[in-house]
Amino acid sequence: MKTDVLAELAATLEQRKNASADSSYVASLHAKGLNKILEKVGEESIETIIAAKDAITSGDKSDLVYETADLWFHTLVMLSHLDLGPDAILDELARRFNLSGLEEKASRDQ
Ligand SMILES: N=c1c2ncn([C@@H]3O[C@H](COP(=O)(O)OP(=O)(O)OP(=O)(O)O)[C@@H](O)[C@H]3O)c2ncn1[C@@H]1O[C@H](COP(=O)(O)O)[C@@H](O)[C@H]1O
Repeated sequence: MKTDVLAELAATLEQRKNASADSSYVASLHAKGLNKILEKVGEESIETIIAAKDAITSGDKSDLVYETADLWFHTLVMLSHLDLGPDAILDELARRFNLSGLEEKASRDQ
């Protein structure tokens, strides 16, 4: 699992909070504010849904990968704008996974 990419991208996104909006797409999103970032998350969500449906009919999943990357990227910008990073989400997923792991173990042990 390439979580180091997430960590490095998150570090770059933090740096962009103080960058010039003229030279950085991420800085330009921060400058436009949370509503613009949420608008992008919404747009990318819809594009991801369309790509998933198209993947079924065409059998080609490349657009789905591309649009999901756009969606993940914009959610990372949203989290960064609110002073959160991917670790918060990974910790929550790990917590849920560990909980379900414990439940599975308990049902096996019964
Ligand atoms: N991973 C990404 C990334 N994914 C998508 N995008 C941008 O997200 C935008 C999404 O596509 P759209 O067609 O919706 O965007 P648009 O028409 O330019 O935007 P709007 O005017 O509609 O808001 C494109 O401009 C993409 O270039 C990204 N821009 C930056 N990154 C990463 O963020 C880092 C910092 O980027 P900068 O802030 O540009 O230096 C880079 O090093 C990259 O690693």
